[in-house]
Formats: sequence, C-alpha cells, structure tokens
Amino acid sequence: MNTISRSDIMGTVRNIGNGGKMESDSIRTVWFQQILCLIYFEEHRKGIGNLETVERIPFIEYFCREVDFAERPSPRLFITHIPYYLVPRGLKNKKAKVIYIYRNPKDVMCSYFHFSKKLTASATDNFVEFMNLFLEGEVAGSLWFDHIKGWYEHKNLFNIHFLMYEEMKKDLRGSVLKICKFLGKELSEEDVDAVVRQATFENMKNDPRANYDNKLKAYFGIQKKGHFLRKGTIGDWKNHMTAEQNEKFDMIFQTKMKDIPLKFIWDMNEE
Ligand SMILES: Nc1ncnc2c1ncn2[C@@H]1O[C@H](COP(=O)(O)OS(=O)(=O)O)[C@@H](OP(=O)(O)O)[C@H]1O
Repeated sequence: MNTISRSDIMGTVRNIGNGGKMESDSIRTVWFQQILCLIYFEEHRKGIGNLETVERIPFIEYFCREVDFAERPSPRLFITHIPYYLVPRGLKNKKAKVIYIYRNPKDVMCSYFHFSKKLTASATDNFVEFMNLFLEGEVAGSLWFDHIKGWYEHKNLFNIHFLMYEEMKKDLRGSVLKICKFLGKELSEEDVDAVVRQATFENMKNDPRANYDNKLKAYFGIQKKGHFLRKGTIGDWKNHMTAEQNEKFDMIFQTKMKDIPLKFIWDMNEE
C-alpha cells in the first residue's frame, strides 16, 4: 500500500511497547479500533451484525494476508504499531489523518508484561527481567521511547493528532468529541452517547466484536487464561514496580523525553 486516498485514516496506538496506531496506531490499539468502528459504522454502533473490529479496521502489519488494502472501501481505516519511518509513503502527503494514541510508559510496560506472559513464546515470566527487556527495546515493537519520539519529532510530515490514553480514560466523551472533530465526523448527541457507552472498559470487555478474546488463540496461539482487556486503569504500575525500579525508570524517562513536550498522566487522581 503505497498510496492513501483523501479519506484514509490511520490510527496508531502506542500503548504498549508494541503499541502504535496510525490514525486509525498503540492506545491502546483495540480501544481506539472500537471507538472508530462505533463512530464510522452505524450497524456497529447499533449492535447489528457481528463483524469484529479487526475486520472493519485491520492492522497494516498483522493478520492481513487476506486483506487487499487498495480495494477497501472508503473511508479506509487502519491501525498499526509501526514506527513512523515504516508507514506507507503516501501518508506523508498529509491527505490521510493519523491519530497517535500514547499511554504512560510504566503502565504500557506492565500491560505488555501481562500480555507477553500469555504468549506461548513468552520471553520471560519475571517482571524484573521484562522491565530490562522493555527498557532496552528488546521487545516486539522495539523501544517505546524511540517509537513515540520518532512520531513526535516527525509530526510535521503528517496530518497527525496525539491523544493520551489517560485523557480518554478520564473523559471518554470529551475524547470522542475531539476525535470526531479531527476526523470531521458529526454525530448526534444520541450517537455520541452510544459510542461512549460501548467504548467503556466494562462494556467493551463483554463485547465479542471488540474484546479480542476470540483472537488470542487464533492470532497469537494463546491458550493461557486471562483476557486481553485486563484492567484498563491508570497507575497499575504502582502494583508492579518497587521504589528503586520506579526511580530508575524516571531517570531514563527524563533523559529520553526531555525534548518531547507531550503531557503524561501517571495516576488516576492527576489532572
Ligand atoms: N475500553 C477500554 N478502556 C480502558 N482500557 C482499555 C480499553 N480497551 C482496551 N484497553 C486496554 O488497552 C490495553 C491493551 O493495549 P493495546 O490494545 O494497545 O494492545 S496491543 O498493542 O494491541 O497489543 C490493555 O491495558 P491493561 O488492561 O492495562 O493491560 C487493555 O485493557
């Protein structure tokens, strides 16, 4: 896919070390996928039909052997975790819109740790080891810091909007309205209510079209217990990291992110 038409949207969610979403890339990724489906597809919003979100909005880089991107009807919506330098060149003409969803990297790391433990080929079940791998970029998706810095430092090449997972969590309705505004989508109050209701963690967790429970085995060979939608909170890192680990993480974060003026939220009570 080298060209992208005017109506194309890529989301990139960079929730986890492996996360990124081209507007349409890594909040978390699956959350944004659901929100876009609810915004764009009336039947999804109304609960008619059983198409899963990943069928409506495919990944650019995974599970796409059966997908002919060029033939997809407009609006062409995609999600991805890939770094800015690997995206289709056509995105750089700014005709397609990109929404980059990012999450505080301590929660990204913890979420990724639990996801990774479910993988048949899990790198490690040990959090300390995982943290070292994460901070060295030895995880799928490579180094979180490089991913977000790459997109941010090259933002002028794209028609891109950065959105924080934590903001979505604290004000889902306001975030849905921001997304609609950026995308030029006008929804009735009732439709916005329907989007927000079905995009909450609890409702999404119980929505087989959106929760990826069916996909864990099919896509990742995962047979272990647990759900893809695990906790969906802000600050779970406090349940994982020691004071010493936290200090180490903060020092690395401050060094690597010193020139990136994006806001981060680390705690549910933080404004
Ligand atoms: N609706 C909603 N509300 C709040 N949080 C949500 C929601 N949907 C998904 N999630 C959380 O997103 C985390 C998974 O991120 P990704 O979808 O980016 O994963 S992946 O990159 O596609 O593997 C994972 O985070 P953790 O729960 O902390 O593990 C999901 O629970």
